[in-house]
Amino acid sequence: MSLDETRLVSDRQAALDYHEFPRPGKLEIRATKPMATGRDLSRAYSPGVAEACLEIAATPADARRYTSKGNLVAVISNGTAVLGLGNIGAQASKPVMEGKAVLFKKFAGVDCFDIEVNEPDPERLADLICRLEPTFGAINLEDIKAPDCFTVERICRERMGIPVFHDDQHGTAIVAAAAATNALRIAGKCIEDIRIVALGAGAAGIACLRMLMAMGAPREHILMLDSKGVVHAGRNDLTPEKREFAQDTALRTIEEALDGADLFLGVSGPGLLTGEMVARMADTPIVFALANPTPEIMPEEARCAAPDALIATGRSDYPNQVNNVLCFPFIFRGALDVGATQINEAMKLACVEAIAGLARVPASAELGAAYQGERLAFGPDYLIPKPFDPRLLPTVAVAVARAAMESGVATRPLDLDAYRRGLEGQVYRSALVMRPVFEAARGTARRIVFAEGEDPRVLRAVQAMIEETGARPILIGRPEVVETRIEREALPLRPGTDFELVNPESDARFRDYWGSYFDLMRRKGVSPDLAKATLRTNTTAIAAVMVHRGEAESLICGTVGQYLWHLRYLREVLARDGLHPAGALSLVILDKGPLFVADTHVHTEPTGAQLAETMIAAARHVRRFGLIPKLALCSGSQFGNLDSRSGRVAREALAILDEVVPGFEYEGEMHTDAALDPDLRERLFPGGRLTGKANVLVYTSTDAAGAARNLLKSVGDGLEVGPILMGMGNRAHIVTPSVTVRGLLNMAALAAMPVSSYG
Ligand SMILES: NC(=O)C1=CN([C@@H]2O[C@H](COP(=O)(O)OP(=O)(O)OC[C@H]3O[C@@H](n4cnc5c(N)ncnc54)[C@H](OP(=O)(O)O)[C@@H]3O)[C@@H](O)[C@H]2O)C=CC1
Ligand SMILES: CC(=O)C(=O)O
Ligand SMILES: [Mg+2]
Repeated sequence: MSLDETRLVSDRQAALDYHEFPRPGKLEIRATKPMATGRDLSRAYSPGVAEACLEIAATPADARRYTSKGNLVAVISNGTAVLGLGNIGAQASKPVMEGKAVLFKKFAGVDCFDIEVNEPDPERLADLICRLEPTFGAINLEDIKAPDCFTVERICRERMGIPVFHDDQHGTAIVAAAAATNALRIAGKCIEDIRIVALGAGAAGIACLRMLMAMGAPREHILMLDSKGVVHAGRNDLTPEKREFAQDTALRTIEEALDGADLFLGVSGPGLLTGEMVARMADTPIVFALANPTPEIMPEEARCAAPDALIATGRSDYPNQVNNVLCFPFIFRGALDVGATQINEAMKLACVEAIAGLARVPASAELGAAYQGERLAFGPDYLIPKPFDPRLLPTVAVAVARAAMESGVATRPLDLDAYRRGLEGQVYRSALVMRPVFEAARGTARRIVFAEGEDPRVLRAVQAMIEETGARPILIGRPEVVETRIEREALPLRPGTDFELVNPESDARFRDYWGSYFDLMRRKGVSPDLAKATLRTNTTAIAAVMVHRGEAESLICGTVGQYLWHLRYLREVLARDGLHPAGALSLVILDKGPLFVADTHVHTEPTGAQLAETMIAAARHVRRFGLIPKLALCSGSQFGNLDSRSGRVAREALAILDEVVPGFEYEGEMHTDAALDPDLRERLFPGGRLTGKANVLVYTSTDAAGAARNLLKSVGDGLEVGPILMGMGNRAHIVTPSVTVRGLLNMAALAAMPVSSYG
């Protein structure tokens, strides 16, 4: 067996194993309500369930209120045109329908039942689907062959009061139209002028061409082919949909049709296009070979025939995946959320514009991380966003919701700004919690210096920071390295315009910087030579000196190296005029909400006074997130039961706070479970002054706080914002080497907050 054959066999087996193990299929159903007690049982089922039934019987629209209907879509197929595999039957289509259901859920939080029906007759199939309306909020028809799909969709749309959307028609048409819009821009051609050849006159082919016409393509510039060749006026075997595109032409074959064509649209079957055919097309031909799983032509062959071709396929293993997955999760999300009664032309066109537009703006931080090593800059290999682009959900769903509202099909109009924020909160878990911080940071124009300016994560974060805050970045790094990495990451950043660059090897200000450092450190054993050496080799020291000299308002360092190493230089330069490190606070965002942990890094084994200071600082910081601080002092000792170091310092801190009366809730010392479980705490220590669950856990050593933070991140799947360095007047923050681009962006937003709101 050749290497390629071996790889094929192993890929095939891997795909089968994926479906079979650890349990068959790709889906399960989960309950969303507790079912642990007899009381739960009597509410979920008889007798309590009757109350919900009666409400719905009286007001049918309340089905959305008391059942999952409002977020439930049926993915329905009869298996007559499954991918490009043909009529393989309903049962064999189930993996595709389960797959669609998974994508609905993962990309847009939409719940789905996949329904495979043994019903080849379109009218009977439509009748069956219409009778499912009580169960679902919307219907996604899938892989039903043409022309039956047109009949099924028409009947369902006429009879049902919920959106019915045949994805192979409209989802494909939307995504292909978005990609065509961008490809034409790059090729410098206008849709009104180009010649289009479509191979495939089925569900996808007809809908794609109708969409291109809605965007301005003249019908007489389009040639359509089916399995019998060119669809021309002399044929008497045409369905009404094909007849719509029949031309009065002498051309009969695909070769003849492609002579001088600008756009090939393949939605037919595998391997039907050859390199010779592509070579007959116009300059900069657009070749969309969208048949799944094997396209009409493999990209390598098309590229070989026309090196400047703009090529797309339906597959994820090549650039430009033109696949309806870029559309269906998001168009249904928007339609369901505004209670749309249908998905109309305005909603589809809004979707085209939203998807096409996303490819033309710089990729987000998360996307860069998800597709590392790929160039995500608008161009021949990036005509269309990637399916994992987190911007798709908020951008497309909001565009669809707006179009539904404006075109009068929304029964539950929304505040679209709030809607967008909610969706952003779903994709960027930190977005909701961080919103008050980003809002305070906007327009402050604070200058933030990044000590490790050559790190690609920093470059991506800086790009996002320019877009999302008013802050002005300064990078410390060698210009040639920074520029090469900007180019490699395909970022539109321009040194000098978008950010200031400080070259640690030769900056005109070097003399001033080491001089400042020497002045600060001369009585702490630092000689001029040592000051020069430090400022030549240590970018954290340079950043700190810049903040000290007023050339920047805040700094961020720590993407490499140890926390305490960085802290040493920040202390030396910036801990003056009453500022000193008061602890490090980590915010960990969990599914159940945010939880803060302190002190994770600064005081290895704090005294009682240091702990009390950390707690006061932590409470102040928590308020900046719009939250009410509730602090628990956590220890192995519980309400005075151990004479350990930890118990003693916790009690000392408590006594200090009692004297200060700091104006927030605190209690201690206690085990972590008592901090988080008010009932347990009440049993152990009735009448304590902490109410409810603590949201700030303060530990008596960085060992314990660090362990709690790491467990929340790794086992609790928490997303960290921080560590936030407290006590330094928001003049410096030290991240940790595991920081992500989003993590750096969050820290940049914190650093950009004005000192007034920083408190
Ligand atoms: N990338 C994407 O997002 C999507 C891709 N697709 C792909 O598009 C293809 C078609 O899907 P769909 O429209 O749903 O299926 P249909 O069954 O509705 O249509 C198939 C069309 O292809 C034509 N065809 C079949 N064989 C040939 C051939 N040898 N030469 C010329 N035309 C041929 C058929 O011709 P005839 O009318 O004479 O039978 C028919 O018009 C599939 O491969 C599917 O995977 C579909 C949806 C989305
Ligand atoms: C992607 C899709 O829906 C198809 O190929 O049928
Ligand atoms: Mg399909």
